[in-house]
Amino acid sequence: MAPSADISQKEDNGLSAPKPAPGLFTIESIPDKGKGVIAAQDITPGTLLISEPPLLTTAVITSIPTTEADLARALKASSKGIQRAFLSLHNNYVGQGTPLTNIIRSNGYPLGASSDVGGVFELTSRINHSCQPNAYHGWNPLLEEHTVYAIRQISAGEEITLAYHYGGPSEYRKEILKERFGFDCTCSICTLPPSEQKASDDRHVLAQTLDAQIGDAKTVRFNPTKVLQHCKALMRIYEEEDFKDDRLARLCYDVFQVCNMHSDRARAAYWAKKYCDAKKRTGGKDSVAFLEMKPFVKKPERHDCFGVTSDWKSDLKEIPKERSGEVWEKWLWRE
Ligand SMILES: C[S@@+](CC[C@H](N)C(=O)[O-])C[C@H]1O[C@@H](n2cnc3c(N)ncnc32)[C@H](O)[C@@H]1O
Repeated sequence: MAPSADISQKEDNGLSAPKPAPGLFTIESIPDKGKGVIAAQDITPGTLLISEPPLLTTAVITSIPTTEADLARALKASSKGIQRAFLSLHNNYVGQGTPLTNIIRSNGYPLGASSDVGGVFELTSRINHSCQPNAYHGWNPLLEEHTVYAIRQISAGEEITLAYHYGGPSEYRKEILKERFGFDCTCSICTLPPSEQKASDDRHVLAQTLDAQIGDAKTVRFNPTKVLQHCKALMRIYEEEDFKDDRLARLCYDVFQVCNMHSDRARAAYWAKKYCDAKKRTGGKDSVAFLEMKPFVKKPERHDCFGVTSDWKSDLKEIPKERSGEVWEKWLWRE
């Protein structure tokens, strides 16, 4: 079940889509989880695991009442291989009629964060959930493929996981996962000993509060020092909880914006680079997010958010050479 190793060329935008190395994983039955994806070798963070087009998308649906018939028509027009792969996918709603719709409901991912079109995938749709996942996935509109990247070191024999739902304390996450996906989460951070569970839950709750405060436009404009303190506190939580998913990239972007708004080119450039590194790890260097942000690593002042005030004016030359220790930390967070 491993993907092939060739390089495919997208004719319309000229982008070369690197394909995952062969033999990275196998699809296997896992007790109490149905099928799942198991690493067949040690995998390093940033490794492309999967890049694949959808088997079928909801774009074929013309109206709600005709959903099942529309899917049946589209499936019939597909190759035998696609039909087999689609029909073998997990169905969470067995016996509830509309089997094709139910397969979509059980396995679908949106084709882009704000897209109302969903797709099901031969490999990605086999990946089970963990609240502390070791992989990250997303739709790449430039490649017209769904990609999955390793975001942590994964050992041979370890299950490859994605997060179906993020945030909040364990009880809340479990409730959502049960309701939407029909399983009881037994991931590493939902089965901690009680005192560690409480500490982890408290961090998740605080993370949500800080995230909301960081997004407050008025504070960003008039009290950016406070926003940076919140960003620093949130970064500490992400480190303690070992979050490696897109929340980290978003936080880097938030710090970039705060610094850039107040003309701090040095720190803005640093955080633009951190954002690019995080996006490269979760979506590759051919992801839209990485490509769009890359120019601002060298020229943050070209970004729309630059220079609302010149209160923190700085130059790229001011980034310290030594990037660890107390002096660096104080510089980084403007303390
Ligand atoms: C997209 S499918 C994942 C692949 C699926 N296990 C299969 O057999 O093809 C989603 C379903 O897998 C199962 N699942 C996913 N993560 C799980 C987990 N951590 N524990 C138990 N079941 C899980 C649930 O039934 C869920 O609705």
